Amino acid sequence: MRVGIADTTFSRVNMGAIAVDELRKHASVAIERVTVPGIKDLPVACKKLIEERRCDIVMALGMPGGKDKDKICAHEASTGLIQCQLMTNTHIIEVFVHEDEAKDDRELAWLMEQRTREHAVNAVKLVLHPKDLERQAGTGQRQGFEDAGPARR
Ligand SMILES: Cc1nc2c(=O)[nH]c(=O)nc-2n(C[C@H](O)[C@H](O)[C@H](O)CO)c1C
Repeated sequence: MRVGIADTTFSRVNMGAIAVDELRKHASVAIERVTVPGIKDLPVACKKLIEERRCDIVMALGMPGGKDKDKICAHEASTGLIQCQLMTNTHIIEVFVHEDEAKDDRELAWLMEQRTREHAVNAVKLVLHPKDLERQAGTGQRQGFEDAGPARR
């Protein structure tokens, strides 16, 4: 299994290093990593990881800032990532943590690490253990903050 990791220098946490650390705990993986300035640079970086470096799946890691223009950037980047998935028929797990999701720096650092680690596990499951995800269908999983859990009547 070859996993691509694309992350950014804009992010305030080294999400790429965390993803690599978590992936290595769960599978024997070859890792191809690239770091770009910001989230809008992620789609082409991911496309290159898939097409030129033959990744089976890619994690796109980024931190949109808290301003309105950052949120527009995040939407644009997200649209690019979806387009890239459709062009390449390959999953890109978008791991974005918005800076204003957390109440302070400490919580932000925790959330960025937690979401990155949980999505690294999802990436391994998507490629190697898809039945594990099927077993979790409808269970209200969340990455980072607490799971929502299943809705009950
Ligand atoms: C406004 C802005 N906001 C963010 C952001 O919230 N998070 C991020 O990672 N990058 C941001 N950028 C930078 C762009 O994504 C990109 O790196 C530059 O436009 C250069 O292509 C920009 C320009």
